[in-house]
Amino acid sequence: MTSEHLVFPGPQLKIVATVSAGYNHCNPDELRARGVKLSNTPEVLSSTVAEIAVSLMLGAARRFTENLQQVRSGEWEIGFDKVLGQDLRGSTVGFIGFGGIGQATARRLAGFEVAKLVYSGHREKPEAKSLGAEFVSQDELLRQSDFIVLAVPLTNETRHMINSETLATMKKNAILVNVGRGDLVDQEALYDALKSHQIYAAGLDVTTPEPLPKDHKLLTLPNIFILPHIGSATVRTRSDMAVLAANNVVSALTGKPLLTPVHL
Ligand SMILES: O=CC(=O)O
Repeated sequence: MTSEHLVFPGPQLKIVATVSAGYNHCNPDELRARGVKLSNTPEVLSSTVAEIAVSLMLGAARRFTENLQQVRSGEWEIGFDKVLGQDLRGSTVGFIGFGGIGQATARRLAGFEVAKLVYSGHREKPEAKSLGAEFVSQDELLRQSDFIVLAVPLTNETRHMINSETLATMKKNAILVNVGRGDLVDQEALYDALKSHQIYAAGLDVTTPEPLPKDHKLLTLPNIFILPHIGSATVRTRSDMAVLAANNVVSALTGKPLLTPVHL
């Protein structure tokens, strides 16, 4: 949903409690101007989204799209060198954004024998040390990483942060994973980079638009693995998110501090 679709009911509106971590769809500027509170549901979803981030890394690296297609069509390639993928083992994984979701993903990679974890962002994160993740510039991250995981909010600063220029900086075997928002990526540029094998593959849980039309050209590519924005979609996590959002509403209506406020 874009902000043009929002309808403001009137001065009785006290709070918008979005059942999501991201709040780019909530028109924060307008809420601030109207003195309406905003809450989101961070942290309760981090591990569940992290599971999807790891799934996308594996799905793209091990070429699930092509392999599933072979199973469905009954045309399996038989042979020693068929549909070869890439390992997480020994790789460098770079996180653009190392908040709750990035860190939860790094924790889940502990058993995969990853060689190096790096992250970029506005500042170093104290939690990174215990995860063995090194703070680097975004440019360095793009140049070094075999896997690049986007886990940042969508803002004016991050919109299209992955574009023809940043894609050109990546390694030829790079695998781009996006669990943030579709608009972090210039999809035209991504299409070109995947089509020409400038990078190896991509795994996306988020696209622009959503749903992605079934004839969208990204879906013609064998080296992309796309999920329909299911990052936090488990029974347990959606339930935790709903309860947290409801408690934020109760807090707002009873004059208590919000549990997870978005500072507007
Ligand atoms: O995309 C989902 C969220 O922001 O929680």
